[in-house]
Amino acid sequence: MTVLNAARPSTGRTGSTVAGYPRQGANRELKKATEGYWACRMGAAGLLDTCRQLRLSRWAELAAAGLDELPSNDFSLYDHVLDTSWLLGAIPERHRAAVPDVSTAGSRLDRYFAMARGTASAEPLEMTKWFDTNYHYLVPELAPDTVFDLDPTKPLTEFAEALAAGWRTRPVIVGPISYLLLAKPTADAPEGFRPIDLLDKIIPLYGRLLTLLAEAGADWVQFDEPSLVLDQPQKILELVGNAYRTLAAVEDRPKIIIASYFDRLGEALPVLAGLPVEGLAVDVTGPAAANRDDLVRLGGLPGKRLIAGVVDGRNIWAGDLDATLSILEELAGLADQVDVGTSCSLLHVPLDVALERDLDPAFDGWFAFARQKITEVTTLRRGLVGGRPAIAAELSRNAAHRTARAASPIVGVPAVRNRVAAIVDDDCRRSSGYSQRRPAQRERLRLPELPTTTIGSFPQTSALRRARAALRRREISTEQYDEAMRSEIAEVVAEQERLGLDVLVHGEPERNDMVQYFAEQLDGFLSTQQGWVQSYGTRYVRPPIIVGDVWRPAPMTVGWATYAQSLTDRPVKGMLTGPVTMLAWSFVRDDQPQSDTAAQVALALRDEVADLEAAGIAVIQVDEPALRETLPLRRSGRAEYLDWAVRAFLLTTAGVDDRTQVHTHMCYAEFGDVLDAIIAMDADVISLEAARSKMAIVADLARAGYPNEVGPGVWDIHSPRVPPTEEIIDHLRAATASFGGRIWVNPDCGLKTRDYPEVRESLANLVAAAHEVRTTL
Ligand SMILES: Nc1nc2c(c(=O)[nH]1)N[C@@H](CNc1ccc(C(=O)N[C@@H](CCC(=O)N[C@@H](CCC(=O)N[C@@H](CCC(=O)O)C(=O)O)C(=O)O)C(=O)O)cc1)CN2
Ligand code: MET
Ligand SMILES: [Zn+2]
Repeated sequence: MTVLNAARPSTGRTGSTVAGYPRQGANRELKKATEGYWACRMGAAGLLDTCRQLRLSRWAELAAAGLDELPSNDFSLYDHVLDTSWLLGAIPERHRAAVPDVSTAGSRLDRYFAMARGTASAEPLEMTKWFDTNYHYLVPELAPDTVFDLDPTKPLTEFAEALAAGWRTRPVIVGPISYLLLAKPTADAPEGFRPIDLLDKIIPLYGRLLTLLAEAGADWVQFDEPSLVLDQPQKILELVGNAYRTLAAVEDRPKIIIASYFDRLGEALPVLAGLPVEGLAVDVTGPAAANRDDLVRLGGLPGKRLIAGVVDGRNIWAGDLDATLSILEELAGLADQVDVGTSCSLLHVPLDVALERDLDPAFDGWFAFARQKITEVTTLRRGLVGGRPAIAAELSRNAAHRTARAASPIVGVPAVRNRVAAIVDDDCRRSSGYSQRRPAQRERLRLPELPTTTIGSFPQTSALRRARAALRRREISTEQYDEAMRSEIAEVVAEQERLGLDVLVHGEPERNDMVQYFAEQLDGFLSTQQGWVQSYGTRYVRPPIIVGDVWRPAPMTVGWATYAQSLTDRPVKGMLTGPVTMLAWSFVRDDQPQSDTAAQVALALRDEVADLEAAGIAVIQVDEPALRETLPLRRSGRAEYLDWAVRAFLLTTAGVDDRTQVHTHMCYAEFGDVLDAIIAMDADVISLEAARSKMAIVADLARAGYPNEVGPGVWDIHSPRVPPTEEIIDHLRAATASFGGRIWVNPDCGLKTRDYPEVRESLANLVAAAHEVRTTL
């Protein structure tokens, strides 16, 4: 029986859909096939066939779950922005030259992967974070003379594939405005050129694509324009209007829906609402919740379709179905057709909570991974059409689970709460200023000028991963595993002594991941076995879940650090992941402010810092690579975020003695927005990504008056290329020109993804370069 909601009847049609779905398959088939292809264990036909099977099974799954409309072209072999560059023919000359003949499917794959990963002769495209997520996209490189040339094969093939199997999908394409705003000028582009200047050149290609998709049978096309949630100048909003009015004028085209996500549209919303396109997909969760009121204030989207992004695609918490239904009821009257959807692609969450075999039944109903979110979407659609009675069972189950979660003893641990409440400002301040700490540390550490060091990890060899897998399967004992790790640490220490590095590391062999490793040892965090989320290309992470109050039952790193220190007279750096990064790369609880969660994590880490110090570790690094990435997208939210983020870092580190040297590390460029925060963090030494931007950050820091020491990365570890000694010397000369003797010599980031031969050679060059520049300081 269908019961219509009498209070707020939906005025039109109501459907359900999703903005995008995880690509990798339940067993990471995509990763295995792609890496198999790279290693020549699989041919092109095999890889392409695996991809086709994955796509077909995704659609089958989504259709079986009851979605009314399925997306296509949300699948990618590597990255959807790279796919868009390919679509538009924006392929740099060096990658064309690296793979000149693309007459076969295999050679087309090779050119595509050349762009993603580089070749011996051609650097890859730069990789950078996709908005404030932990997903990386490949940055398009554009110049005024870039020649675009449409290759619609991928979206057309995928559309046809699905249609043949019985599904008329909605192709999802990165929109023209966001594509250009996400791009960067080529190295030799003239000063002042901006990729967005090329808008008029690419719009005809998008227009042609619309025609082709219509001919193929597409009813709807989705253009993703997430860049419109950033603070955009009026000029860009005008370009949005021009671009989409042109596309809307294409004859015999599919209907267009423009999607945005991750934050509120603000001033872009009325612009989009006024366009002659047929629909908008709008995120109404998290920081984008304000879009709800904005839509109401605007008077809705009369005559249009609205995909209401009510199911959060960024987090793994089972939603509050009742509250979400109320939101949908409020939105239902605002457009001609209101569909229930996800806030963004489900790419950012793991596939299926049911794959977690060891999950404690106490967590039943707490989580929704991608598959469970699809069920939320279809349930909510039934609720919207049929009213609450139509989903009464689901509503009551959901409410019971939420009550159980709120009452769980792990979400409120009195000792943790009391300790957070007792934090005072002095806990977040070193006892002396840097000018007093510096001589105390120099006296203790007796390092040469321009000391050399690395960022922490050494190559994660397959032997290390195999040992961990064997331990998990209980094929080896904990003692055997620990022994394997100790022998790796001994090798890594010996290697660094041979190379002549000054401050050593233990190499992090025992860590499956720099966040998951700590999460597994901290109470309040839950780790997953199968919760893989794509980070870039074939690399995945398993973000832990912060389920409750966080505390540290026992020291986490002290044993490994002191073992490494026992092997050498040189200082060994203790190595921790900082509180902001622990949050950024986890799924964070949604029932208290992030600042409270950060303080709990910081206190746990503060104890670890104290234990390392007490064990004689004189240098302690607290990594915060994600500090920049989780900066709110809109400027209005930034001050508050930076305030708690810096405070959490200080709470972690500020308890140490003057003679203990605190390092931090950040590896994603664009530090411009966080310079003041970096200064406020007051680490004795900060190592940063700098090689790709040719040390520009060092001058920026000097201009900002950064008073402490800096280790600008002189070797870009994202590529297998060995940096020549001369090049490192040039980098160091540039750095010392603005920072004198307060420079450290180190790579850009950890070496875990690199191989030993290139690591040895590169570090030897790095040490040689430091020696050379020391003599002329
Ligand atoms: N959380 C997080 N986010 C981050 C970074 C980061 O380091 N951590 N760095 C940046 C992104 N960089 C990244 C760099 C490398 C990998 C990466 O190498 N991921 C590995 C998995 C790492 C891992 O969890 N390893 C585990 C499990 C490995 C595994 O797959 N084991 C096999 C068996 C192992 C074998 O036989 O080889 C299995 O379970 O089936 C371990 O070492 O124990 C992969 O995709 O392959 C990910 C992100 C930004 N975001
Ligand atoms: N200490 C870590 C490492 O060396 C820092 C990585 S930042 C992504 O791998
Ligand atoms: Zn790093």
